[in-house]
Amino acid sequence: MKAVLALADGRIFKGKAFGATGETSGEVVFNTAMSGYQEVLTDPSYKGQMVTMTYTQIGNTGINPEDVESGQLYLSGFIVREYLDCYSNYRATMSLDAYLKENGIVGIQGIDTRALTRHLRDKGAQNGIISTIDFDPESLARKARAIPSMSGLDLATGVTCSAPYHWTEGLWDLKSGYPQVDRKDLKYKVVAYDFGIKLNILRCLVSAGCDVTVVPATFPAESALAMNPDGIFLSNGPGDPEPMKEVIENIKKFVGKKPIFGICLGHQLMGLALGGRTIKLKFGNHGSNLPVMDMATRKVEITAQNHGFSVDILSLSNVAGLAHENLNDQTVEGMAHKTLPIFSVQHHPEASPGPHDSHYLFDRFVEMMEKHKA
Ligand SMILES: NC(=O)CC[C@H](N)C(=O)O
Repeated sequence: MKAVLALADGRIFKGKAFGATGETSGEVVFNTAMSGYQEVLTDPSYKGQMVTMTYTQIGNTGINPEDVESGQLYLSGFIVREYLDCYSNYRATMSLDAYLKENGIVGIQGIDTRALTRHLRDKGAQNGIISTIDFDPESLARKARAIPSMSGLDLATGVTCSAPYHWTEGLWDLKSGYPQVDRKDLKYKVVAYDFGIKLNILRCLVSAGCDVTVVPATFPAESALAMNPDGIFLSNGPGDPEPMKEVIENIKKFVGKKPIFGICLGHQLMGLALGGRTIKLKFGNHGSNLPVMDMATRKVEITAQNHGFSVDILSLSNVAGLAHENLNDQTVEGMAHKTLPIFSVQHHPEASPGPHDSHYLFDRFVEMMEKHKA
């Protein structure tokens, strides 16, 4: 079946349908990871976006019930060069095509994803539409232009959990799978704000020794402080951090009271709560192969990333310093408060998918809580 991808600037890519059929729209971004499409599909931070994989063959490891980063698929469309229906993996239980169909996600395959990626790099990320029912270029471009811009959209409060809960699952092990950890064995009480939290972040926190209580995005700081936690964690999530005023005001109430660690959207919200500003990048960074320098040790780590916004570190010059930098585009990859136990990163130390180079950051959070306790 025919499918078409139309960008808001009028560029058209003709391909074949895969996954669900119909029409879908969102901001078109590209992801440079060579593997891990299932984690990408289930990452809540992709809400409102259509993801192009730059790796050319997608589908060959199928889908399994374990490699999910949330309970559902949040992205609005999936774009690949070549979809492979014949999958092979000992854990696989279904094909990618069947998975997308089952979850109502419209995909397109057989398009020149390199040309699309170069176009997005030159012109910037932009809205687009995938259709298997309308093939009229003008009508499609008109519809794509009518989609609201990602800037100004608060999407995180729409994907958060509805009530607090405890998380006790640790990191995956090749022999035994995901372990359940007894809360008695977890030393550090952490309140984790869920703005669309990836499950592997929760597993990393548990494996680092944290007794995690996950709370909704707008859970009052007063109630969180009443739990007497050792630290506060701010999660990743979709959309623009800037309109999340209530959340930002809430975060301010933890500053100076508790150690705080933020990842991605959590890092951006931390920057705003400290009085800084965030900016929208031209096309952002999405992938599992992005070099970052830890400014304190000058060590380079290869990281997983998925963001379209960034913290303007100059807007925080009196409060926080640059702690990590992206070596490709020099974006702010991490910051550390000058006097308080607060740090955050733009990249994803939990990987999933991606290398584990930045995993040490969870231990850094634990060390911070230990010191603060003492
Ligand atoms: N992965 C994330 O948390 C993404 C943060 C934010 N939505 C961005 O695009 O920059």
